[in-house]
Amino acid sequence: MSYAKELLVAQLAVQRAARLTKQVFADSAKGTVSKSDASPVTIGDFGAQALIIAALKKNFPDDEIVAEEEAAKLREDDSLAEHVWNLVKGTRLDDEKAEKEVLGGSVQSKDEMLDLIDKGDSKGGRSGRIWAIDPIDGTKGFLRGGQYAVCLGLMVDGDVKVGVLGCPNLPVDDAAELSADIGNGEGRGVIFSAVQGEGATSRPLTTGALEEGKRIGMKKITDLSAASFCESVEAGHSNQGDAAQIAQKLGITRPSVRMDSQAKYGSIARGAGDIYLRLPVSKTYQEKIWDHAAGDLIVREAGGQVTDVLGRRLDFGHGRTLAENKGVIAAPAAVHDQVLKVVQEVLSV
Ligand SMILES: Nc1ncnc2c1ncn2[C@@H]1O[C@H](COP(=O)(O)OS(=O)(=O)O)[C@@H](OP(=O)(O)O)[C@H]1O
Ligand SMILES: [Mg+2]
Ligand SMILES: [Mg+2]
Ligand SMILES: [Mg+2]
Repeated sequence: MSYAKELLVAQLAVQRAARLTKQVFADSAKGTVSKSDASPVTIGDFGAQALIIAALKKNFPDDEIVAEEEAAKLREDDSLAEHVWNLVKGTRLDDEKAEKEVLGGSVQSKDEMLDLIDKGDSKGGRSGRIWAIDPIDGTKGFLRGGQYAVCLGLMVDGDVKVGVLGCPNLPVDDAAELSADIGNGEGRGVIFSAVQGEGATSRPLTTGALEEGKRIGMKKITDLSAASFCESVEAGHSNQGDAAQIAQKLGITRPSVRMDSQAKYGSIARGAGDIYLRLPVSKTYQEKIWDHAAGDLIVREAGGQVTDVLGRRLDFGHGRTLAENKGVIAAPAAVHDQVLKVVQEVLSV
């Protein structure tokens, strides 16, 4: 089955949503509010989610959607809602055909926008077509001017078929070295995409029509001592002490690159880095499907392997979380087993 239409809609929807998040970053007020788990959400997260869901509902009205955010905070605070609405109604692609004919044009009213945001409340599961949206992955990174990603994946019967990551602050150049260095000016902004069985690509993130994509692939490494690995910036999201020990046992000499969001998956998929380690910190935290769906497919289509620390494939069919997985190890297929073995020794699992 071809997913050409899904891919096109997803890429353009991500491109339009990233235009909104970049606008929020450029403005001084980010409208940051704290969620019940104390994590931040901004007007950028709400606005990007509204725009993506609007495009999905226009093209695929019967599909279900699992999205990170909900409109409750906006329904309680009309000035915050108004702020998001001003952004949503003012953000469109420069390419009129793509904006109107593919994405369906503007959202009609503030109330419609709030209802759209709340359409991301599917429970997920193992049957049917379900989109996973993270409107801003790495909100903390976004706020500090670091890496973040606008993430969209389509699962069919629990299997990821299409994945798109918009990374406004990564270099466009696939050959640029993996770096914690941040910036949002010239030469930045890339979209990674993959369709199951068709490989992975990167293309510049624009504000109009899609540019031509280039095939990407993981780096072919045989000697792990030369590898570079990346992990989360936040120590509360991944055990950095365990990662350092694992790197040492693998003979990796370069320090890890700490980078926010699924930009890590995109970076290793294009060979800028080799390994992404996300090691459990808490026994109870369940990873969310929107934090991994697109990245998992993009890395696997680029020649990588992605498992949890027990060597199991990430299972997106358990609902809104990866309830049956612990942590993530993403690496080139040829060395994944070797990395997994050392992870298991260090974690004693
Ligand atoms: N306790 C805990 N453990 C693991 N992961 C957690 C935890 N808390 C949050 N999150 C999720 O981490 C998402 C951010 O991704 P990263 O950890 O890769 O980036 S970062 O360096 O922490 O910014 C972040 O995504 P966003 O909320 O979209 O920013 C969270 O969903
Ligand atoms: Mg969040
Ligand atoms: Mg996230
Ligand atoms: Mg998010």
